[in-house]
Amino acid sequence: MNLDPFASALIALLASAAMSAGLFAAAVRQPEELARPQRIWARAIVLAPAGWLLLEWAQDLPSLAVPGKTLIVASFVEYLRALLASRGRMPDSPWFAAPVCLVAVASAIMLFTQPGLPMRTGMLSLLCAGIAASTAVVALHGGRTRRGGNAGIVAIAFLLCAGVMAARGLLLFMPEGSAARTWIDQPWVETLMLGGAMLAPAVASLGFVLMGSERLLERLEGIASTDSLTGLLTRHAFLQRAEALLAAPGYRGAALLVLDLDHFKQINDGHGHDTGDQALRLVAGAMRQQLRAGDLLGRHGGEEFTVFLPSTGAAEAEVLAETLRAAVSHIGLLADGEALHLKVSIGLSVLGPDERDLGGLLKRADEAMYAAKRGGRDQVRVHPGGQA
Ligand SMILES: Nc1nc2c(ncn2[C@@H]2O[C@H](COP(=O)(O)OP(=O)(O)OP(=O)(O)O)[C@@H](O)[C@H]2O)c(=O)[nH]1
Repeated sequence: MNLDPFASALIALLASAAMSAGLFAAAVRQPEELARPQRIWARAIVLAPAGWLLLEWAQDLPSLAVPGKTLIVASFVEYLRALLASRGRMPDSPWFAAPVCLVAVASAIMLFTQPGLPMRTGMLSLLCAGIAASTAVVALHGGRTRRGGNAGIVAIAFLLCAGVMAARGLLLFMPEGSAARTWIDQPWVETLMLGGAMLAPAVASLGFVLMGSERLLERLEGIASTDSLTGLLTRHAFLQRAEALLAAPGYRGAALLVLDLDHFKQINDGHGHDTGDQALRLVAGAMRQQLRAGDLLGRHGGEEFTVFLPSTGAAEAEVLAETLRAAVSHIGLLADGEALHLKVSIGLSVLGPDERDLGGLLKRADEAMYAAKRGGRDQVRVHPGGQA
């Protein structure tokens, strides 16, 4: 079955226009960071079929080939820009206009100087293939996102597209009348090319939209797992990550600290809530500086913090707890001309290599922290059950 190229291009344009309108409408409700790449993509979707349609028309009106080719190359550039924008890169360099201007000027000149030269289309195909291949590379390697499956869909669609365009471009450079040239002029090859040209952007668009959902999900996960005041892990995220470390194959025991600031209410009552907030931020920063890569630091709630120390025994954890206590006591905070001295009570409990009960560990560290409070505050207490 061979498709009528004009009718196919028209159908592709109508379908793309509908998809583009949907993407534009959906972008209105997205945060700008997601909406911008989506708007650029929505533009790219319609440019190529509009170009195809003009190229079909150009068979009767040759000058239409100039805007037709320009729109096609612009579409590939826009796909690349959309992908770069979605990866948090700046897609605003004036260099992106270069291939579009080049094609516009070159095809206008060649329309008069070299009418009917197949290499014109060959050069356009090779240029588009290069841009499509770059887009595939950006999809695969430009990512900040942890998940990657949907970027793979986009990359495969663009790689296929680049392959078809490159093959077509190269074949058009073959001498007139050669077997390769006869082959490319066959209607079924044209049908395949048109089908591919319509299908690849549709598949890539699906991958692109799903990539947007991934980014949104990661953003929400980031918000949910980060305490907005201190930037530390929220209680839920802390416990989730600690559970994951306990279940990890290389687990070799762990220690947990519960830290509660001493007489914090006096800071709030005496100097205001803002000063209290500032103190919490300073404490978080001071503790973060003392911890090792791989340790978890969370805000358990209010003026209480938790530290999970993987592969750490009681002696090492106690030294670290002392370091944290000292770091908090050295924080310099001035409020209303008065130097405030922050103190913290710390409870410590440990798990052996065969123990994985996080709830029990937390409970024991909490009990040790209360023992530190009762013992006069500003000290570290180790839960006896944890010293075994
Ligand atoms: N500024 C500020 N204060 C907070 C925040 N969360 C909890 N607090 C305050 O922390 C204080 C905790 O007070 P208490 O539970 O009595 O504890 P404390 O004064 O530290 O006394 P001890 O723990 O017994 O040493 C309360 O005043 C809370 O309002 C916060 O996000 N910002």
